[in-house]
Parts: sequence; structure tokens; C-alpha cells
Amino acid sequence: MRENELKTKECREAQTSLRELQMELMRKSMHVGSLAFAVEGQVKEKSRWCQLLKDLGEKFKALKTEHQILLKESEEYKKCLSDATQMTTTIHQYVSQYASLESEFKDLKEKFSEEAKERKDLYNKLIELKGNIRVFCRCRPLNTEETAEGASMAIDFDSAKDGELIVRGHVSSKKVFKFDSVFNPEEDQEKVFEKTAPFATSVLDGFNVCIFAYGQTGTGKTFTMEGTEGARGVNYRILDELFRVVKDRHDLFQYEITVSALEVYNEQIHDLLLTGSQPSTTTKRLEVRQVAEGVHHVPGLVEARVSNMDEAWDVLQTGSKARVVGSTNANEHSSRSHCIHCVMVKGENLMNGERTNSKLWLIDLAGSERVAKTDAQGERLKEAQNINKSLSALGDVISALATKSQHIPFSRVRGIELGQARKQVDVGELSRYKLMVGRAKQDCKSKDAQIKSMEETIQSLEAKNKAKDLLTMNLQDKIKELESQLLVERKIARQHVDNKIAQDVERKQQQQQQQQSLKEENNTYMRSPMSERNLNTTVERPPLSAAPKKDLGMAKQPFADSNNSETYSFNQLMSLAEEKENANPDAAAKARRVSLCNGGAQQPRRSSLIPLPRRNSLMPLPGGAKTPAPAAASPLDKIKEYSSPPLISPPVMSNDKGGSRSKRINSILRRSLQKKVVIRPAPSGQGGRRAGAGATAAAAQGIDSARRAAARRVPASGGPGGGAPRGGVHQNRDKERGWNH
Ligand SMILES: Nc1ncnc2c1ncn2[C@@H]1O[C@H](COP(=O)(O)OP(=O)(O)OP(=O)(O)O)[C@@H](O)[C@H]1O
Repeated sequence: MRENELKTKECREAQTSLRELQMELMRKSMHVGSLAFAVEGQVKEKSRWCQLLKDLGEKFKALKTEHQILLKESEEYKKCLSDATQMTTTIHQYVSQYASLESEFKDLKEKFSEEAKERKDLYNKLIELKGNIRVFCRCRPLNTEETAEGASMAIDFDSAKDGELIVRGHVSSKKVFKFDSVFNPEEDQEKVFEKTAPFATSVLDGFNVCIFAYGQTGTGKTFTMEGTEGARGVNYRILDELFRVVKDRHDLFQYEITVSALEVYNEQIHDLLLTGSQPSTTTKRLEVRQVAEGVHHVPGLVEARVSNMDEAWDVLQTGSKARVVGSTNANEHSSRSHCIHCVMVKGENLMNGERTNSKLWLIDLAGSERVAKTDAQGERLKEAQNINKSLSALGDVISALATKSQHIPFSRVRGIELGQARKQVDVGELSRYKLMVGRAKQDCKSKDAQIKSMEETIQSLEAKNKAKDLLTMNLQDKIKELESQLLVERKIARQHVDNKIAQDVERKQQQQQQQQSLKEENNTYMRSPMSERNLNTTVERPPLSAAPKKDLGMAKQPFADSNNSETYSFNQLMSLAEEKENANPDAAAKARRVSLCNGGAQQPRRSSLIPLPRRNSLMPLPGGAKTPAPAAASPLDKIKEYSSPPLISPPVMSNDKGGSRSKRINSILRRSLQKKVVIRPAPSGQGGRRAGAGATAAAAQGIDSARRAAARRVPASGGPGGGAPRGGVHQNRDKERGWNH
């Protein structure tokens, strides 16, 4: 039992432990599960990290590669930088070299310009030394006809190299001619051109050149100048040379070449380039003009711009073909006109900008002929005569030029004066000048008229000005007089006011003294009884005569006695005066009238305590009561008063203390003067004037009239003599003026 119990207990314990173990197992299995989940997460994380690691490894590899590339590049850049530095240094070196080369080039350019100039001068000197006018002589071979006729050469060319030509005569006599060069019949075109080739350079250097062929008809002039297709003459060759030199100089010079062609036929000029395209009948006549010294121009002549030899030759050939040619006994194709080809060259030196303008004249003259020999008739005869005439004139011109004669007979030549034509004036130009002169004259005339009228206006204005000046002076004089008069009146008014004030003060003081004495008397009577009164005693009274004396003293110094309590201050006096004036305007007006008008007998005589200066103007002093009042209506009787704005400001007193006082007085005076004095229009004389037209003018007029009236009354009011002369009035005026100074 016990065993059973033990076994049961053991079983129970084993069961409990089993349960615990089961629980433990469960916990462990749960823990294992959670660990497995965690492991799974860790595995995932690990794989992610592995992937990241892999990516980073790849990136690292790429960066490494890039780094290597960049390293290579940086090395290359370093090399480039060093190369660039070297290049910069090289460029700087080149720049400095260029600068030095440029300055060198500039120097060389200058030197070259100088050298070119020197060369040009030397070349020109050489040409001059050879002769500005050079004469070459060419003899053609005998033609078939001459040979057939059995003619022989009459010229000896033994000394041709020295420029001598010997003409054998029929007799034994020989004639020797000297030329710059002599070409024998065997010498070809090229040989002839050799002597003329240098002129092409002269033309391009800016010099004018003229080559012409002169000679008897049929002697080979046209052949020499024009030549044939197989044997080109001077014209072709010199043009060819010209363009060759232009080509050589194209780096240094720029040229502009134009050509023209004209002929002088029967002393008339025709444009061959124009006639080449149009019928000769329609061509207009041309004339040679000298536009400046040594510069000639044919207005209206066609000038063809050419840029190369072919163009130039084509143009000149067109002209040559249009030339008048006729058959004569001497020459089957005789030129009946002078053919002139002109090549105009405008050059510009590209180095220094120097410009040149030159001309090359190539002239094939018509041949001189003996009319008798050629047996010319009709048109041919006329042509021959004109040709001979013009050639003769040309001979004279050349002779004069060669001998450097002062007078060159250009006027004899017409058409062949291309070398140096005299200055001609265009008819159209002349008429234009005439028109201009006419207009200028008209302008001049109209301007003269304007000036005259202006002078008259000025004169009249000056006269008016003078009159105005005179008027102004008169007015100024009047104003001065009025001003002085006004000052006098002010003075009088001031004195009057002072007197009035003094009188008032005196009267008041008298009254006060009287009242005081009465009071004292009363007091005396009141204090003593009747019994005590001494009837014999007399009250000591101030003598009656003493008061006026005292008053007189006070009146003399109304503003100075400050000890007296009854004495008025200046302001009080002023206010008193104003009060009085306001209270009794009639009296004030009367008072004013006293100052302005003749109060005469109506006014009571008052002794002025302040000595007044002697008055000679306007009206008598108040003391002049003896003077009878004028019976006739005085101009002052016509005076009426009316209020108006202040006329003239009183002069400012300079005294500082008295300034306020004087201002006060002035204000009173101003107020009294504001009642302006106006004279009624007089029946004559001053009737034209308007009273009150202007404040100042009215016052001036009024006072002036009053003054005149006073001046008229002077003799009546006790003046010396019945009719005082006008000078007396002036004297009075002067005296009045003297008061103010
Ligand atoms: N040096 C020369 N060699 C060969 N032939 C020449 C020579 N000079 C002139 N002639 C020939 O002589 C002829 C007359 O010459 P050309 O017409 O040039 O004379 P010209 O002086 O111009 O006469 P014109 O004044 O009448 O016009 C032409 O047939 C020309 O071929």
C-alpha cells in the first residue's frame, strides 16, 4: 500500500515533472520557432547585405577604373597645360615679334615710300633731262609704187645713231636735221616703242604725257601710232606696258583707268566713241575747257572705264574705226582728221593714301600736204586747208613751248589745243553768273531800302525818346518840388500839433493849480474858526503872473519835466491829441486848415512857444492876422477833403529814442494828410487834368496848385511889391527847400 502510495506519489511526481517538461518543451519549441523566424530574417538581411556588398564592389571597381582614367586624363591635362604655357609663351613671343615686325614694317613702309618718291623724282628728272619735249624721226621704206617709179632714198642714215638725219639734195648740198632719235626704215615697231615705253611709268607716277605723230601725208604716222595686227604701234604697246606696270604695282597702288577717243575734223571736235555707235550727223560738237592750271577737260566726252588691256584696246579701236578717212593721191587711206586718244589714270598709293591724276594723250595727226601736189578738190581741199592751218598753228605752239616763250599762241589753234588750252568760260556758266549778280544787286537794293526805312524809324524813335526824356525830366522836377513842399507841410503840421498839445497841457495845469489853490483856501477857512480868523491876513497866493511864467517853462519843455506828477508823458500827449481830434473832427479840420490854409483874421492870434522858421510859401503863418484875407476866391478855397489811402510814407527818423515819438507824430500827420487836397478843375489852364486820376498824381497836382496859388498870393499877403517877379517864387521855393536841409 505504502508502495502503492509511494508509486502513486512517484507517478504523480513523475506526471507533474512530465507536465513541467512538456511545458518546458513547448516553451522551448516556441523559442526555437521564434529563433527560426529570426534566423530566416537574418538570412534575408544577410543576402541583402551580400547583394549590396556585391553592388558596392562593382561600383568600387567602376570608380577605380574611372579613377584610373581620370588619372590618365589629368596627366594628359598636365601635359596640355605645360603645352599651353609653352604656347602662351610662344604666342607672347610671336606678339612681340609681330609688334617689332610691325614697327619694322612701318619703318620699311616709310622708307619704301621715301624711296618710291625718290625713284619717282629721279625718274621724272631723268625724263626731264632727256627732254620734256622729245622729237623722234622715223622714215618709212619706199613703197612699191615709189620703187616702181624708180625713186631712191634721199636720206642718209649714216649718223642716225647720233640723232642726225641728212637729206640729200638734188644738188650737192645736204641738209642736216637733229632729233632726239632717228629710226631708219629697217627699224621695226618694237624699236620705236623702246623709246616711248618709259612714259607709261611716268603716267602711272602722276605725270601727263602726250605722244603724237606729225608729218607729211602718207609717211607712216598712222602706221607708227596704230600699227597693224602683226605689227602693233605705239598706242597698243604703251597701253600694254601701262597695264603691265599696273599689275606689278597692284599691292602698292590702286588705279582707275578710263579712255576716251575724239577727232578734230575741219576744226570741229567729235566724240569717236559716240560716233562709233551713232551716225556722225547726230553727234554734237565738243569743246576743250581748261578747268584748272594744266588740267583740261572736254565736257560731254564719253569716258569708258577699262580694267585691262583688251578692254582698253577694244574701246580705242572702236574710236579709230569711226575716224574720217579718205582717199587722196598721196595715200589711199589718208586720215582726214586729227585722232586723239586719251587715257585717264587715277592712282592711289595704298601705303600713304597719296592720290594722283594724270593723262596720256596718244595723237595721230592728219598729214600735212601740198594741195598742188595732191590735187585736192572740193571736200578734200577744204580738209587739206584746215589740216595745214591747224598743223601750222601747232608748229607755232610747239616752237613757243620749246623756246619757253612767254606767249604760247594757243588761240590760233582750235581743237589741237589739248596740250594747254586757254581758260574758257562756259556760256551757261556766264549766264548763271550774270543771273547771280542781278539777284545780288536786287537784294542789295532791297536791303538799302530797308536800311533807309529803319534809319527813319530810328530817327523818329529817337525824337520821341527825347520828348519823353524831356517830359520825364519835367515830371521829376515837379516831383522834387512836391516832395520838398510836402516835407514843409509836414513840418508845419508837426509844429501845429506840438503847439496844440503844449496849449492843452498848459490849460490843464492852470485848471489844476486853480483847483488846488481853491481847495487850500477852503481848507484854511474850514480849519480856523471865524473868531480866529484874522481878517487882515491875506492868503499868500502865488502871483498870477507867476503861473504863466511857470507854464511857459512847462510849455517850452512839455515832455521833459518828469518831476511834475501832472505832466503828461509823450504817449499820453499823443493820445490826448488823437482823442481831441477824434472828438472834434471839425476843430481838427480847422486846425489842419490852419496849417494848410490862410486862417487869416478868423483864427485867434496865438503865440508860438517854439520859434518857427520863416515861411515864404503856400500860406501865411497864423500870426499874419494883420494880413487881410484875399477877397477873391483863393484856389485853396476850392480845396475839399476826402479820405484816401496814404500818399507818401513819412521819412523814417533816425533817432532811436525819438523814433517811436516821431513815428507817432508821423502817423498823426499821415492821418491828417490822408485827407487829400484836391483842386476842382479850373476853368482854363489845368482844366484838362483830372483830379484823382491817381493818388500820387492827384496829390502832386493838388499841392502844386496850392503852391502856385500861394505863390500868387505872396504879394497880397505882405510880399515886397505888388507884382513879385517869377524869380521871387523860385527864391521862395529855394528857401523852402532850405528848411529841409
Ligand atoms: N615703217 C613702215 N614700214 C612699212 N610700211 C609702212 C611704214 N610706214 C608706213 N607704211 C605704209 O605706208 C602707208 C601709209 O602709211 P600711213 O597711212 O600710216 O601714212 P600716214 O602718215 O598716216 O598718212 P595720212 O597722213 O595720209 O594719214 C601704209 O600703207 C603703211 O602700211
